[in-house]
Amino acid sequence: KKVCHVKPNDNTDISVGGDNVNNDNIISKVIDSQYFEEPTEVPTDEPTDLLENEENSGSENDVDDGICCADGTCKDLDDYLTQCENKLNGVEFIKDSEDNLKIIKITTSTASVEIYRFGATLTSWIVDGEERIFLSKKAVLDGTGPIRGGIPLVFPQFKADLTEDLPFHGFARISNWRLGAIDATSEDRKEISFILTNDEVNEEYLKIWPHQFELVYTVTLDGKSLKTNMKITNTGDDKFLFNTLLHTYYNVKDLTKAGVYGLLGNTYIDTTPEGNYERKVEDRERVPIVKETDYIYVDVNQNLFKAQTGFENDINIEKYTFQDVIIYNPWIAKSRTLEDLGEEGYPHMLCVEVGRVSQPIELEAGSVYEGGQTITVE
Ligand SMILES: O=P(O)(O)OC[C@H]1O[C@H](O)[C@H](O)[C@@H](O)[C@@H]1O
Repeated sequence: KKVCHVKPNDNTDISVGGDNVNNDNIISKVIDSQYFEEPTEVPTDEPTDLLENEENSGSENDVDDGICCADGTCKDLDDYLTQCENKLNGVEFIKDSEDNLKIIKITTSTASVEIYRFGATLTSWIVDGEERIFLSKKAVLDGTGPIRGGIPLVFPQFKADLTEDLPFHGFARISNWRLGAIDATSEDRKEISFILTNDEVNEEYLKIWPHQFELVYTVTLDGKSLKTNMKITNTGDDKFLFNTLLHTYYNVKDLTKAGVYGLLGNTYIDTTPEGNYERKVEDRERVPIVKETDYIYVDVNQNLFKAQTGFENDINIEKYTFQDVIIYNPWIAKSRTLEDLGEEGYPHMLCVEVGRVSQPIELEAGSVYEGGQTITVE
């Protein structure tokens, strides 16, 4: 078995933070996060495979933010790449011309994903030979701007909702994340996590949003399912406000057959120019994509959705903790204004995004907020 794992870093209190939480909300969040928590199995018969355990912490080999490698020593990232590269079954490290880690490709017996270190943006999810995630042909992939397509991670703000002075949709999608843990022990199920803290973020942003935080983004490939989990910890001494979103772009084979099920009866804000931020109630069982669509469904209690993208098999989307859902397609006029998409791009994409954007989440010092989605090809 080959497992690389980051060392546990602190004694952070695992409580669940929340926005305007009442007791019911707290309970459901705790249940949700417990239910979806999938702790990495520690192979007790092979103790040196995995050093993320209590006994090891505090030993001489401990390196802050270090990575414990399969050979039983803690390494920094560069050593980690040297040590673990080619040792992890189904994990490929793709480097740029300057030998910096650029993309990680993970392959299981049924599926594969590609994730850029920049923004921890997942740009490909191939299941049974079919690409289910959209990546614009014009996407900027050199780290100079957000990637158009994939699953950009929105944090700490949605659009410019906290302040115009921070980047649109926040800085997480344009920051270089650290590698966290990789579990490549099984053929069918593999997991990788990425970490972003205030230490990795451009200090100019922190002058505007002066908070200490840790994001752990975990991607789990399991058969025909892909789980993306965002865990946000307030590591500072003061509470902060944030929004977050998994801005998933699905690959569309035939837009005339595209639609989303599961939103009937929910209130949404129509943020298209035509909709003018009007609040409406969804009266369609299936929302088709036939014009510019940019709807924010607010406080959606229902957790199961279905995205039709013109492929033979639909995609089931199951969200947890997150209360809001966005459906987005820029259509013709807006696409023309998006240089990295272009008019030819919009027929091939449909965003179904889960997160919390309709109001800020307040996170107390030491608290954790965790939410995500599991998407499954039927
Ligand atoms: O172009 P971006 O900055 O990536 O934003 C893309 C889109 O994100 C979300 O879906 C918002 O609801 C849209 O209003 C926005 O246009």
